[in-house]
Formats: sequence, C-alpha cells, structure tokens
Amino acid sequence: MLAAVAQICSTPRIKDNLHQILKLISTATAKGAKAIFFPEASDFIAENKQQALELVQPLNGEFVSEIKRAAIENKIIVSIGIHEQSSEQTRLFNTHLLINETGAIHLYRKIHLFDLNLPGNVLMESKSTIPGDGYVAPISTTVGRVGLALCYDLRFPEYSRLLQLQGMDILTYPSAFTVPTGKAHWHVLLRARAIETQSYVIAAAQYGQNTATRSTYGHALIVDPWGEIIAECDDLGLQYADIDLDKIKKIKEQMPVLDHRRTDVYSLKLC
Ligand SMILES: O=C(O)CNC(=O)[C@H](CS)NC(=O)CCC(=O)C(=O)O
Repeated sequence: MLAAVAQICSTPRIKDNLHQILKLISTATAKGAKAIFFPEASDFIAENKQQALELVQPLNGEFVSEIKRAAIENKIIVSIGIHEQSSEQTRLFNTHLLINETGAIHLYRKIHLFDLNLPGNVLMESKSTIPGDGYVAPISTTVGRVGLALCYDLRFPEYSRLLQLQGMDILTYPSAFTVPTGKAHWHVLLRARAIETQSYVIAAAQYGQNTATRSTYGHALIVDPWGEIIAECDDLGLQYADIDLDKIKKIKEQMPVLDHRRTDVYSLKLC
C-alpha cells in the first residue's frame, strides 16, 4: 500500500492552505497512494494567539468539510493536524484528524504541550492550547492500524509504547518542529520510535517561513519498522513509500522485543 507524506508551509491564509492541501490530495491519488499524511496545524499557523482564535473554524466548517469531501471522492485516507475550537473562549485544542475513505473521522487532541525556553527560541503552547486528556486506540484502516499522536508527543516513549500495546502498525506524528530542535533531535527520535515500537513512523512536517516570526524545520519523513528512512522531503510537496505489513510481522518474529519486556521489574505505571 502506497502512502504519501506531505511537507507544506501553512500560513495565516486558510484558503491558500486548503487549496494547496486539496491539490496534494489529487496528486497523491493520481500516483496511487491509499493514504496521505499532512502536518500539525495544516489549517493555519497564526501570527499570534489572538489571530488563531479569530481564524479557527468549527469542525464542520469549510476547511474540514472540503478535505472530507476530497477523501471520499479520491478514496484516500487523510491524516491532518488542525486547530479545534473549545467551549473555552481563550484556548483551542491542537487536534489530529484521521479521515477515512468513507468520510468517517477519528480525532485525537494533543496531550503533551510544547513549552520551550531556549535562548532565542521561546514557545509557550500551553498559553494558547488546552491539553487533550486521553488517547485513541489505533484505528484500523486499509493501510494498517494507525496510532495517532502529534509533534512534541514524539519525545515521550511512554506514549508510543502505550499505543504499541494496543496494536499498531503505523505511528503518526504530524509536526511543526522548530529549526534548532529539529536539527538536534528530529531524525534520531523518529527512528528510535520506529525501532522500539517495530512500527512504521510517518511524520508529515511544516516547512519554511510560516509567519514573520515562525519558521519550521521540515524533513517530513517515513521510517520503516527496522528504523530505515524510506521517504524524506527536502522541499515543499510529497514523498511516497510502500507500507508493507509483512515487514512488521517478520521483524516481530525475528526480534520479539515486546515479549522480552520485564514488566516484573518495571511497569509503565511506575514511570
Ligand atoms: O501552534 C501551532 O499553530 C502549531 N503547533 C505547533 O507548532 C507546536 C506547538 S508550539 N509545535 C511543536 O509541538 C514543536 C515541537 C518541537 O519543535 C520539539 O519538540 O522540539
């Protein structure tokens, strides 16, 4: 099964972002992809918190409705990160939608919020975002069982382990990484998550100058369950890789690390 991973540069202009996304869905479909993965905050990256509150659309608004229509029309699964309204007036959810070929939507709200205080690189996601309070068990799709996460979640192996224990073939991290943290950690963490969970990892990425003050690292990629990078974007657009569920099965048979865990010595609950 062919999967496409997207690298885009979302800006505060939702209509342009949507147009770009719909074009990429058509391109991926023409190539024969059965699933396409878009980054975190694909709907928009705002100049500031106030603008985000103004730009956000309801889940049944134009942005999600158009993507859902494209998923059905093209018979393709779409994974995409968006902002989601809450009943609270001043903060949003950072949400990952998995839309299948029939238009059914699964939704995961980011649980780990990215508050960073590096010299020259300060970001306080918790000021604008409400953390989700649960996980979604991996969703069965035609390309495999898809585990839903987002961006900064990739720094928490407890979380990917939790999804792995629920049965997962593909772990997804739609992202908008900062440039300095991306340079230092992006590839190694994504490969580690693939190796330790023996799953495909698909990490779509924001790339370039999103706003006057925000630029993102890019390097959207797909890692196979052996840890090899099998697709990587170097510019805006799509890259493709084959998702081979037999490969997962073989690796699990050859190296059954899950069976070798010593839960008598450690327990996830104690971590
Ligand atoms: O705010 C939005 O509109 C979109 N969301 C993001 O860009 C989020 C929260 S600021 N970015 C990350 O989680 C980057 C993590 C990261 O860079 C790392 O873990 O090193």
